[in-house]
Amino acid sequence: MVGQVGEDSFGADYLKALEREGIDGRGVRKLEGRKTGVSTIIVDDATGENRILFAPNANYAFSGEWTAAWELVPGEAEVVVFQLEMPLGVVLHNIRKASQSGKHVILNPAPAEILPDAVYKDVDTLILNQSESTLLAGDAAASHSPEQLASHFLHKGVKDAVIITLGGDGLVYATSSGLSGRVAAKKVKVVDTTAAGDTFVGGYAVKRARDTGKSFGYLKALDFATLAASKTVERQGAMAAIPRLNELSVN
Ligand SMILES: Nc1ncnc2c1ncn2[C@@H]1O[C@H](COP(=O)(O)OP(=O)(O)OP(=O)(O)O)[C@@H](O)[C@H]1O
Repeated sequence: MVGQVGEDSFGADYLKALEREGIDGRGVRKLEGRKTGVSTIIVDDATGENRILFAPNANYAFSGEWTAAWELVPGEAEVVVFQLEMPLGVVLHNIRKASQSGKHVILNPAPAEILPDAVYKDVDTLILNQSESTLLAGDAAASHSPEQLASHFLHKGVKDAVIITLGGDGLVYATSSGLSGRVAAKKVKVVDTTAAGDTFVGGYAVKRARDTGKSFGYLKALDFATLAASKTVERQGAMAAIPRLNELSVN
């Protein structure tokens, strides 16, 4: 885990939570005089759908110099997941570095913002939800189905796979090797969809990192990530709702 927290109790609690979960938090810096990023999450009682009001605070506190100089990606990582909760320049710089050093780059462009076309050729797997896919595709999105949008990002240069998640409708995917299709969501009792997308990305990244060479299969990885996300929507909360590996019966 790489990022920045402030000196407040949110930051201290966050670092403790990482430790408790056995997550390596050495890449998380504590910034003097800053506040930790916080989100207010509103969940609809009837549908479990959420809206998030997000204040990045310390995660956005990079000076111009750091943008170019701070290498975020640990050498031993094989699969690296990027989101957009840091300034775009920092993320793009580190995506390029990670790609150049042969790591499998997964980009989950959330919260969404317009990206330069040049980034896609450094991304192995692009995972995004429907609204992110329409925002990033811009004019191309107007007449495109999710399937066509997935191909659109492959044409832009994504190296391995594009996965567009569709909430309760599951996902569509397309790969550079010519595979494509849909995977249905699990039918579960939805309590709170917060962190469904993050759990999906985490599940897919776990499969990408663990199943190397011929043991990796797209459908196996998509099924695993879908199962993981379904556990999260059955529970309230964000971090607290994410399942552990031993709760997921496929492996
Ligand atoms: N209502 C639901 N029922 C079952 N599974 C769901 C539901 N909503 C989401 N999921 C699962 O989670 C995956 C990701 O969901 P979604 O497309 O909503 O991502 P997201 O918008 O990034 O999520 P969030 O922002 O809420 O974390 C879906 O592909 C699906 O497998």
